[in-house]
Amino acid sequence: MTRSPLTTPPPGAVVPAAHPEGPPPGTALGSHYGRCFGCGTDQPTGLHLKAVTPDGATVEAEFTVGEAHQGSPMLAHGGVLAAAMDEVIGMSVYLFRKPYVTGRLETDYVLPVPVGTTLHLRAWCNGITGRQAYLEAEGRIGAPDGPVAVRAAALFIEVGMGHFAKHGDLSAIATELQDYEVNP
Ligand SMILES: CCCCCCCCCCCCCCCC(=O)SCCNC(=O)CCNC(=O)[C@H](O)C(C)(C)COP(=O)(O)OP(=O)(O)OC[C@H]1O[C@@H](n2cnc3c(N)ncnc32)[C@H](O)[C@@H]1OP(=O)(O)O
Repeated sequence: MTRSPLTTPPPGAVVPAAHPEGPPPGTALGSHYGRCFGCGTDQPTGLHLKAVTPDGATVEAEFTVGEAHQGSPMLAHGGVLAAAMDEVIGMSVYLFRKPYVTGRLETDYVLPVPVGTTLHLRAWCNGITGRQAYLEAEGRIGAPDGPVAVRAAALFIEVGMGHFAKHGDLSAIATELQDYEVNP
């Protein structure tokens, strides 16, 4: 992965263990918000990512590139692929039970991805220090050990719940997310 210093964990960053109250290995993660472009089942042109955590600390997901996701004829749009990486990375840091948002997302596009392809995504954390989480993901064509088509590195920033209350609609998410204390 080609990455900048901004997404490289500094010395002293710690890779967290699975949260003791997090989902057990093998749990399907479902959607955090029905209208989410990445995972929402109520978002018709969304990515409809289906994710599972194999170990409580990383995420594996499948994304099938659809007709609505094209950039050039019958090939996936790069921004859509970046969105898939953002989503799976967001799901992985969410396992640590704190709200984070994407601060920076870097993407390497390695292979073209035709419509109809199922990308097998995997995301993991390379370290956390303070409010900064350093994460990585890859997308492989057709199988978990298929050829790598996309790689991403990201810096996520921990925010309080007030972030969502101030800038968005916390109550809409809170009705679906039972795990969070919703008072900002
Ligand atoms: C209610 C439900 C909740 C839970 C829900 C669960 C969801 C579970 C599934 C998730 C799946 C979704 C996955 C998609 C996730 C998105 O797509 S999130 C949406 C896209 N991102 C955004 O909208 C973020 C917009 N940006 C911001 O709000 C603000 O810039 C931020 C990121 C909160 C930072 O602002 P701030 O809190 O004022 O912090 P600030 O002091 O500026 O920065 C803190 C530190 O981070 C560094 N930093 C901040 N931004 C950057 C940057 N871009 N580059 C480099 N360094 C940076 C600063 O330099 C600073 O470093 P230090 O000085 O401490 O060393």
